[in-house]
Amino acid sequence: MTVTTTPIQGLLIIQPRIWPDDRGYFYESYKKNVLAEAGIVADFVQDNQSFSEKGALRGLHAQAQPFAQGKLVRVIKGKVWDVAVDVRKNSPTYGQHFGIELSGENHTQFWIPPGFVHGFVTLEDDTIFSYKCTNYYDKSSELGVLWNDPALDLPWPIEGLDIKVSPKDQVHPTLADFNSPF
Ligand SMILES: Cc1cn([C@H]2C[C@H](O)[C@@H](COP(=O)(O)OP(=O)(O)O[C@H]3O[C@H](C)C(=O)[C@H](O)[C@H]3O)O2)c(=O)[nH]c1=O
Repeated sequence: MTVTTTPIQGLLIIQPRIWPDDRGYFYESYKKNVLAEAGIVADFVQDNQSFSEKGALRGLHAQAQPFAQGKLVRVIKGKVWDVAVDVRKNSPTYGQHFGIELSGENHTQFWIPPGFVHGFVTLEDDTIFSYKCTNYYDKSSELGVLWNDPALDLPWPIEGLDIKVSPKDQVHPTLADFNSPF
């Protein structure tokens, strides 16, 4: 399992070692000590899983303190373009994003600490998105930024996709109107 940095401090990419053989493959999908060596010293308390058809777009979400969540995300089956936007008020990369393709084929994982809004668009049908959270879900703490905020201009790979966005995700504030608690 290797952990690499991104241009945005705190966001990390985790690449597990795959052990293929004539039966299929095996890999260690989570290892606390390896992540701790990379600075991910987190106590994960909740695992989530979502199933999405091609075109489903979820985000951009976060939870306010004291329920802010770090998320270790991966795709078990299918493919997404995953994105995190820095909303840490004093960060030199405030408002900047990092996006990455996660798939059942590449087994890549993405660590998103508290202080980011997170989302993804689904690029294949029957996609299973699975992630570990460092805090519990708290509906009253939910925050969001508009996925297609013109000022953010996120490079969503959605050409030719029939986008499906929940009613909740259609009415989040733009980043300019977002009052970040981070
Ligand atoms: C997140 C969550 C949701 N729910 C219930 C509440 C809703 O009735 C239902 C669907 O929730 P939502 O539409 O918020 O699901 P997503 O759009 O996939 O939201 C997630 O997607 C983006 C990409 C994220 O990063 C967050 O983890 C999370 O906000 O599941 C729960 O019971 N527990 C939970 O932890």
